[in-house]
Amino acid sequence: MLRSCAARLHAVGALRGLRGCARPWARSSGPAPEFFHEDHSLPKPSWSKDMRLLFDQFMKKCEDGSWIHLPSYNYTLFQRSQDISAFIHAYLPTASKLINEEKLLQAKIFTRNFEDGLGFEYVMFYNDVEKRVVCVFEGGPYLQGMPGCLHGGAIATMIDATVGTSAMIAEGIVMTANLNINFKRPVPLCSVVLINSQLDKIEGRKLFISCNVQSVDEKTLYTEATSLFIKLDPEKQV
Ligand SMILES: CCCCC/C=C\C/C=C\C/C=C\C/C=C\CCCC(=O)SCCNC(=O)CCNC(=O)[C@H](O)C(C)(C)COP(=O)(O)OP(=O)(O)OC[C@H]1O[C@@H](n2cnc3c(N)ncnc32)[C@H](O)[C@@H]1OP(=O)(O)O
Repeated sequence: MLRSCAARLHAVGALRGLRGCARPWARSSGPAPEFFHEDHSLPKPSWSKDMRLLFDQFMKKCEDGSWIHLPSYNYTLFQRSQDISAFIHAYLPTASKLINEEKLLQAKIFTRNFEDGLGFEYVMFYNDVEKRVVCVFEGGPYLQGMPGCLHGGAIATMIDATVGTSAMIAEGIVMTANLNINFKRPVPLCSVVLINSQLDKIEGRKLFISCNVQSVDEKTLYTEATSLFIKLDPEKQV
């Protein structure tokens, strides 16, 4: 119970800009800014019936604590520009030399910046015992690739976000080192799919997470992927 509680706090902390967790780079405290308050993982009028149905089914599974609903915010990660700089200098010192700090103030999570129903609509759930993150995802009309199909880059983005969430819940500050994707069937535009990720093993700073994308009835396997995440080491100059 304690473990799952800690994992939950960790997950929610990571997804809310690590509020409530140790933030060695952060110099500010105080109330969260306004954009933290809208949780984009909650039902919207633009959601399809399938999306809403799956959301309700997973919320039911959350009632006994086996699954946890992960909130999702369209935020800049930090409350003040000094925090952004401190984070990047601490974890990504090489990149920091090339980053325009003023532009950073406009930074947003790109999957949360389309109008409702047009881009990425998704909600994630976490099972601590099974080390699984499931994402219910509906790719809107602005994510078209081949006519009538979801763009492969949009699928890759959501796979990365799902396995990335799993990695962050497990180890905190991580980056994708490798993402290997097999596109097996085209995903129909505006259909709802399930992205199932599984934390397979952790070896030192390396996290191996596998993933598949399936239709809601689980009859079609659209995509399979494996990933490698590396826990960032502030001692290293990446
Ligand atoms: C992202 C977290 C930030 C926290 C923020 C908190 C909240 C965020 C909120 C919301 C976000 C929600 C969800 C997440 C959404 C999306 C996730 C997106 C994540 C990304 O989209 S992120 C962008 C793309 N990503 C990069 O831009 C990485 C560029 N890259 C590097 O920055 C370095 O490459 C790094 C740091 C990865 C490693 O560098 P390093 O110096 O620390 O480690 P090193 O190289 O020593 O490797 C250690 C051991 O891993 C092995 N190894 C390394 N790479 C390998 C590979 N490719 N294949 C096989 N093995 C590999 C080595 O062989 C060695 O193995 P061994 O120890 O056995 O020798």
